[in-house]
Amino acid sequence: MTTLRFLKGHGTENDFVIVPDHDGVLDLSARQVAALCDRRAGIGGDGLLRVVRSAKDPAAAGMAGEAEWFMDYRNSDGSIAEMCGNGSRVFARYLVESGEAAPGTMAIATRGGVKTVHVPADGGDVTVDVGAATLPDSAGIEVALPNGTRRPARNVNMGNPHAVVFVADLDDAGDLRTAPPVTPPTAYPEGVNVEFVVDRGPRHVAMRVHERGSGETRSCGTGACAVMVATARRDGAELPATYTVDVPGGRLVITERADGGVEMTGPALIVAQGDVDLDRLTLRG
Ligand SMILES: N[C@@H](CCC[C@H](N)C(=O)O)C(=O)O
Repeated sequence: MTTLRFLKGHGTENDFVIVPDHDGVLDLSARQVAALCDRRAGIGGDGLLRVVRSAKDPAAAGMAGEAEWFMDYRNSDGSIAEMCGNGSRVFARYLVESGEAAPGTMAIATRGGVKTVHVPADGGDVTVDVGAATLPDSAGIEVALPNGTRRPARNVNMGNPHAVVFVADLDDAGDLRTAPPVTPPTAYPEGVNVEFVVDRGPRHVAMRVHERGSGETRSCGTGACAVMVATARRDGAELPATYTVDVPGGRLVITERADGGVEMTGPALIVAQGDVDLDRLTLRG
């Protein structure tokens, strides 16, 4: 029997299997990650967060700086992504609740660079500084809707790629169990997260998302940041600007500072822990 200790956490219902591997001894394959994230035959999650000391993981070598911990993030299909906004908030909550870090402000290494996360001592909402967005050329990028129309998409990179589409109604996105068709296919050679957005009021929007490597999720932190930035540009908002972004799993508050940095605040919870027998997982593919 190969036992693996895990925890389960979520941020606005974007849920994660958390695997403490402080000394970097685990080598989880993509199939094992997918099996752990399987909602029927595994634990279930939109992604997996392996918690490892930066000094113990070659992926963090040379980039972690002062960050003691590296967030090794995997999508639920086992693929690697550069960054996970909600995941970084849940990761920091885990560090505090497990006693590995003091409450307050800490640096966390990710494949998308070192991020600053603030975990208040009172257990309240967690804030991550995701960094500045970049806005690659959006010319000609479109997303096909199930009603046969095509909508222009705003290309926003938050360390990972996003296509933000404004729609009249969130139901216009249809069934997001499969990825919405994005054209031209050359726009996102590494795949893309697609967000559908509607207005809810002044500086207030709501979104649905299809995440690369995970399908439709109830929240995507970097996606919400991309939505905030795209909406602020559409509105001609002066910086700093703060928007409320509603997701199916809750609410995030996002500020783009005058220096371009994007901060996201919302709940982050650890809800369960246990052991899983790796030998009993169903490996597919
Ligand atoms: N849910 C995450 C994003 C996870 C990565 C994404 N699926 C990708 O492949 O880029 C978030 O909260 O940002």
